[in-house]
Amino acid sequence: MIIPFRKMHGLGNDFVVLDARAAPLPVSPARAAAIADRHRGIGCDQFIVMEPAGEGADVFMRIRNPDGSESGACGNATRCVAELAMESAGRGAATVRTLFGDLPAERLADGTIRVDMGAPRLGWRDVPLAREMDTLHLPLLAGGAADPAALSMGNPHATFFVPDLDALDIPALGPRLEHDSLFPERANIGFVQVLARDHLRLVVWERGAGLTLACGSGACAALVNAARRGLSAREATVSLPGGDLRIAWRDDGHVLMAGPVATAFTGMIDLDAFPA
Ligand SMILES: N[C@H](CCC[C@H](N)C(=O)O)C(=O)O
Repeated sequence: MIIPFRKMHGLGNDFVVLDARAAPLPVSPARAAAIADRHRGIGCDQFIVMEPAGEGADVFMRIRNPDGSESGACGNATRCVAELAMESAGRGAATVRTLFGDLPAERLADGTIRVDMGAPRLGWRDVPLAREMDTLHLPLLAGGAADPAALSMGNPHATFFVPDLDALDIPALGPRLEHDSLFPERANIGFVQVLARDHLRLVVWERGAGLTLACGSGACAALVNAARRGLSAREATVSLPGGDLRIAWRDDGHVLMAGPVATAFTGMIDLDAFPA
């Protein structure tokens, strides 16, 4: 089955996007992982399928990591899918449905996309964690990082606050922490250096994907966890290796994320060339 695909990214966090809104596509976790492979497939940080949403939303976004695991949130991909939904509808706004809920998005005057990522879930069962504890201070220590905060943006995030990001060996720390027994569903691991109350520097080791150039849900988690700890205001620029996102934790508890989207190229793919 030969179908079109779109290669998109948000600040270098890159995606293969298939459009199954008109008809279902035979995409198993194994096939998604094979297509996401950077040597044997197209390659991407997350594999995205646009599916029909039904009432109340424009599109359902299915998110898979390169290891085939499914995620309930992907901020950078939400902006990309929202852009495609707006283009299809000829509108400047669209709602993207995910496992975490309906995420309203709009295109701003500067062409960036702002998404209401919903309200973070702060309880230990929400993250989820393996046992009851205060999600503001987790008893975790690895290398030069300790005492993270945790939450769910629809996917699990642990945020470490460190004095100097460049002093950390994140490729060594990331996988150990991602698979720590404290996280029964693993976790995305963010490392934050607070530059100012309205400016955070962030690097994320992503669950099932590894080091990425940007992580939208991770930036939301970083801002919320910093504000919870009193380390930042409720609105800040989050600078990732791939660029900046603007994050605001609104008084009603919802988190707004604004940033760019880009299409790198489009192409055709033969799904039957990949394992079923
Ligand atoms: N890159 C995505 C996060 C993917 C999260 C995924 N790694 C998971 O298993 O939760 C973002 O922009 O939010």
